[in-house]
Amino acid sequence: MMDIDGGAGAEFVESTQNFLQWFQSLPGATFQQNIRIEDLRERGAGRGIIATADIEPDTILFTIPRQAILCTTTSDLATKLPSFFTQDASSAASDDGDDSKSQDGWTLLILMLIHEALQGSASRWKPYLDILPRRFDTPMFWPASDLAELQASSVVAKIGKAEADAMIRTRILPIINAHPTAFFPAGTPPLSDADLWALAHRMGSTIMAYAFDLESDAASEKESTPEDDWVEDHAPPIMLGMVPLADLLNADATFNAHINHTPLSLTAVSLCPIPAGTEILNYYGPLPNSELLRRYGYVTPSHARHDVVELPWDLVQSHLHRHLPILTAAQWTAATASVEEPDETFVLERATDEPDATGQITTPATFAGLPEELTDAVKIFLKSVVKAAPAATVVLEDKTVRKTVFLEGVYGALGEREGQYATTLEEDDALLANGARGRREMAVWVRRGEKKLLREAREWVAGQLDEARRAGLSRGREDEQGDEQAAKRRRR
Ligand SMILES: C[S@@+](CC[C@H](N)C(=O)[O-])C[C@H]1O[C@@H](n2cnc3c(N)ncnc32)[C@H](O)[C@@H]1O
Repeated sequence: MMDIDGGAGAEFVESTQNFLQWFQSLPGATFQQNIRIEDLRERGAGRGIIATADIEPDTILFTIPRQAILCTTTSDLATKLPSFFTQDASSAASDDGDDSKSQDGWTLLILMLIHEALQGSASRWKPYLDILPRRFDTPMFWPASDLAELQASSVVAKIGKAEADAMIRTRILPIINAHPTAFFPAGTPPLSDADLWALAHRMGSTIMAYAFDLESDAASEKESTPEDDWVEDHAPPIMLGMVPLADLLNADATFNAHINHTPLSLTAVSLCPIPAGTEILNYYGPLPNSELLRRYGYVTPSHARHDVVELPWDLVQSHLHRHLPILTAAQWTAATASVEEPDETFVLERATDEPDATGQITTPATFAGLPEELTDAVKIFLKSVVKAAPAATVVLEDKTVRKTVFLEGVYGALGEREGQYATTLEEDDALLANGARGRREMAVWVRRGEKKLLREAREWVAGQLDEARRAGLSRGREDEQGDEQAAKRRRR
């Protein structure tokens, strides 16, 4: 849900027009005649770009000269404070809030954006900065009462507010305060720490939702094609930059345009026929709704195919225990003590195809198996069970029994994990059907998607359990028949 602070209609239209005029005046910029920047605030999507007439595939929709990109090679701040920019800026465009004092691609871009914002009309990106959001609706800015709607989703632990605060405290404010003349134009009073803090948070969120990873010149010599892996906006970092206009494209799990990186420019190209009136959509990657919400502040039903859910190891372990009653308490303690990383979690996801060269996915996403890491962890754990309680060998030496214990443990753990959410899948469906709106609606999509995946995983495990039990029974019958035949032979 986008909260673009563009003011009332006229103000919004004016800033859009100023931006487009500015963009089109840049040497090398192009803007195809059959596209338009549209006000999509009514459906919470801010600005977007739509086709005003039918567009053929492979049409260049717009061209952004590299000089228009705000990044380390174009920012005046890099000239003013070169020592910060000669560090390996490509080393980590991470949002992990590392508490060290060194800069990375992420913090440098925050500093560059703050610097440009403070220059006011002297910034050559002013018309661009004017259309960037002033407020964000990502969970980073939600009060506890809204966060509670995410219930047991693991995304709550990933919001990273404390890490962002630490990053601003150690790597943003000290730089600005130590170099006021580089940041504040002559005659303007420095901002208070509180105002800088808010600005830094805003710019951090802007980068999260708007910045692009820019391929190096060498990598971009080869024009990327849709058949190559899709360039995700947060794929392994090379250089982070703000790319005017390219970042006005909204996105979805299926899409119709792609940004190509070439040495002199970035171009938006249509991937398929785009009928008049259709929104032009980019791709942010195969992200679950929880990540879309965390990074971009929105969710879409079509991203639900990429939903993930985390299953903690301790839950699996406690359910395995129920199926191993043969162990004494001391033996169980010994078995669990020898397993490393009890805090580990396993990520469940569906098997799904990548979008094709036209940005479409035509096959369904299905749950097709448990993560290999989980299977391996259970194998190792059952070995340590046998070591701690040699009597368990009698039970666990049988491969089918081992598999059954594993599946029963996981089945139980999946059920308990689903029970950790305060509402049921059915209640969430009813909330969506009855028109939940805003943050609540987005949170319900996230938690509902996770429950749905847990159910699918449980069904898959139940199917595997049936198979394993049938295999066990038929093996049992074979063994019985073998015993009978042996007895007959002995009687003869
Ligand atoms: C790169 S910007 C796209 C342009 C943005 N709409 C604007 O007005 O500046 C990314 C932001 O656009 C919004 N957005 C992108 N795709 C969307 C979609 N399919 N539905 C709703 N909002 C979307 C989200 O708020 C996201 O954080």
